[in-house]
Amino acid sequence: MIDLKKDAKYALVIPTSMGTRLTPVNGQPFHCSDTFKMQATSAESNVGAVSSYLGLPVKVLTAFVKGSPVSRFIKDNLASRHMDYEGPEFDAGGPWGLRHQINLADSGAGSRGPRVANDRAGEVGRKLAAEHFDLDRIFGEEGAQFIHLSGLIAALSPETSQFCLEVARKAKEHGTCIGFDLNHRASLWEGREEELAKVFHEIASLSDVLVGNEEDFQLCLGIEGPPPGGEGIAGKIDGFKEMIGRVKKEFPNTSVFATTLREVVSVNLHQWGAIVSAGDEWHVMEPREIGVLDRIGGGDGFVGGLLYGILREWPMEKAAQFGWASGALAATLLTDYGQPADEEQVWSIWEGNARVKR
Ligand SMILES: O=C(O)C(=O)C[C@H](O)[C@H](O)COP(=O)(O)O
Repeated sequence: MIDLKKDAKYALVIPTSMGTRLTPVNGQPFHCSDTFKMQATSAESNVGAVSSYLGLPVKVLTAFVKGSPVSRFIKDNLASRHMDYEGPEFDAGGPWGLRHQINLADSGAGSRGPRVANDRAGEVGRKLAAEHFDLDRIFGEEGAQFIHLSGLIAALSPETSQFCLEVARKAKEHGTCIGFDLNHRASLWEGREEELAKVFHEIASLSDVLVGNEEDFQLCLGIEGPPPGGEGIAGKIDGFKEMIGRVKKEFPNTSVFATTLREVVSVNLHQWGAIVSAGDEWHVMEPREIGVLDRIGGGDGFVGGLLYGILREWPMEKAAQFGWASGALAATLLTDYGQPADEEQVWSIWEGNARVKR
């Protein structure tokens, strides 16, 4: 099972490419809006927010553009999320050079689903490499209990794929546990299928916690999908269980496998569930109705809550429930990351208690 390192400076270290998201206000579509809210975001740092807001020490490893006001915005945002950060500062390199990703994403409303367009041209995080960090200091002298990687940073560029591999190897060498959310993105895999299959396979084989849906496991790790079976959520649960049986044989060192279940009733009303497998235990959180303000980040919130529970050394069932509720919390916020006021707020969501607290 999961054996957490003692005396580590950080509970969680997160390699990531930080970017921004522009969201039209009031759920309006991007193309007909003139007022946008800007936030700092990335799949991996979204995961870390549950822990950082609840008081665990979290550090982000990322890249910045020297002198860029957007980099400054991101640094200030990370500081406000109670996260430490470090990473190289690259020269912008003229008008066609480096910058941070801009995620153009609306929230959708009612019967109109959200639309997301990732503008990654010149993304500075593509340049991240192991040589930019003193990994022996970070994982040896300082120490980390967990690192969290996702398929976004692992597939962003050949450099970041290598970076993730080296970070994962170094983390393992120093007794740091690894969480990996497969997060397959077709646009990043195009033309790199063979290379990325190898990279993802090695990272997964070093991972203690693996997260992904059926498609992620098939596309990233080449695991055969579930046989065509039952319809709807019950069918998905059976299919996932059956598939994880096969994944476990291929990745015997991984302790925890998890996925989320979602059915979109309308943009603002989802059926939200999750499945966590740990050893011989299965924890199935049957889908329940949740209210949604902005769905982006719900999956990351789930992983964030699950890792928080594991870091607190809770029984896996409790960690899984906290994950479910942290994902539901993130869906009520405009930010991609959950910002729990305290654990009680998250447990109230789990209990279905949305009454006013005064
Ligand atoms: O940068 C990208 O391309 C991303 O996709 C980042 C995503 O906005 C988050 O990872 C949200 O993912 P969910 O929590 O599943 O909604």
